[in-house]
Amino acid sequence: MTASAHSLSFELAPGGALRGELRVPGDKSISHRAVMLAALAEGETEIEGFLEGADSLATLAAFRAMGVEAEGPAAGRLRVSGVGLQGLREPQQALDLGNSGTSMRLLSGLLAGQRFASTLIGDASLSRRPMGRVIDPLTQMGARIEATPEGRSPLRVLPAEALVGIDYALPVASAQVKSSLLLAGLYAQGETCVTEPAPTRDHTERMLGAFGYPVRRQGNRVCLSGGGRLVATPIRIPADISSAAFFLVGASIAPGSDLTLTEVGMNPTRIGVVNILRQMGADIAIERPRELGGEPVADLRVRAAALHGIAIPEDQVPLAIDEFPALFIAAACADGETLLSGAAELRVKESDRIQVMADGLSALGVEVEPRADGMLIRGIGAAGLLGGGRVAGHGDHRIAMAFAISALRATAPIQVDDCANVETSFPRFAGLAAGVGLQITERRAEERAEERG
Ligand SMILES: O=C(O)C1=C[C@@H](OP(=O)(O)O)[C@@H](O)[C@H](O)C1
Ligand SMILES: C=C(OP(=O)(O)O)C(=O)O
Repeated sequence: MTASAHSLSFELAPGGALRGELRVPGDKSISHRAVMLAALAEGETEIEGFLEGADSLATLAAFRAMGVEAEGPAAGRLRVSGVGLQGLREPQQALDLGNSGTSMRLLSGLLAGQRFASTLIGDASLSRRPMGRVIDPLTQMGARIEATPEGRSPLRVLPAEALVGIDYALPVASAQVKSSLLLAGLYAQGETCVTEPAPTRDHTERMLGAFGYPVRRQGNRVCLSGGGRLVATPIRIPADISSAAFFLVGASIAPGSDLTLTEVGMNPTRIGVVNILRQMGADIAIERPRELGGEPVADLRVRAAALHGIAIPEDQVPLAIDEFPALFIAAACADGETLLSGAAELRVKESDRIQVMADGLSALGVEVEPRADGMLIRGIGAAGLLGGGRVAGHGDHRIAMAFAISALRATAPIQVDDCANVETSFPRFAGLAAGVGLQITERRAEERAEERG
């Protein structure tokens, strides 16, 4: 990241309420998969509701670099001309996947089956994240992938003699690893099966089905056979529940709030945040449940409520894995203690989300005990208020947005630094949030310096 990218801060005035209606941008996980499968399909795929965030745009750029033509995106519309499973071309340069773990892990599997070599690189955060979790099982399938001695990127994916299907039990509940193996499985001889220790997001399986590729599921085991074909199909992408999560929490903790989030993806493998907030006493009504492009969606009406602490059920952890920064803010504003365990994965996301949330919450006066696999948070209670001050965003989009909404219950202004990566999953966050009542201003370091001088 450049020095100026580090300099974006959010400045938040304390208090306020969230009111009105909002459609947050398209689902990031589904946007990645839509580009990948559309590129490998035969025919033209029209995508609507595509997330124009840096992560999904990095995936799109990678396919363009491999000869895939695409028109857009404009206003969430993207038209991809599929090249078929064997039609990708060798990229002339390393594929730069920026901040996006999903792009790197899913592409590793997909590229393992190609007849050409490719190199995958990312930013400083992505270069710290573990890739052994995909390299090990892909190697068992016959893939040839070189990484650093620590199993990190840059990755060099070399053409394999042949891939063969494996029957793999995931050691961690990870949709990225599952998806990586299924994408390699498209190119493998025989059957590739993945068994997950707990359900994780199933967008890859659903979308393969939509593109006409047979996928078999039995309980927590999912299998496909190589050698089939994908046929272009229109894709409509719901609003991202992971982006909606900040508003679900914000409206719950800010007295006087009444906010409706429209067309939110409600895939059962993604709704841990709604389940957990409701268990804490949140008032979330699920309105107009319906289907959009093979995924369940609904409008979520959320009104302020007195939250209470809970022991978060461990089976909800994979279903809310990206929502814990927001959920920690809910816990901080709740009555009593909230305990999260079984969530060690949070330490290897874009930042160590346990430690950086613990540091930021402490700075706002909340008592927390970070643990190896979670955190204990002593909430300030329905009548309590958070302090103000300066919090580090650590270049992690979800940390920055979580602390932005915390200001709704603060006594003094909050400044969140290093927020530029909010762009990866939620372009125009500040403007949309301001439109429903968050008192947020974006500032670059240069602007602050000018104001002071
Ligand atoms: O498959 C996906 O789209 C994702 C899976 C999750 O990662 P893990 O598979 O590492 O849990 C999640 O944290 C990430 O934001 C998106
Ligand atoms: C963990 C995340 O994404 P990724 O793994 O794709 O970087 C996220 O969006 O919270």
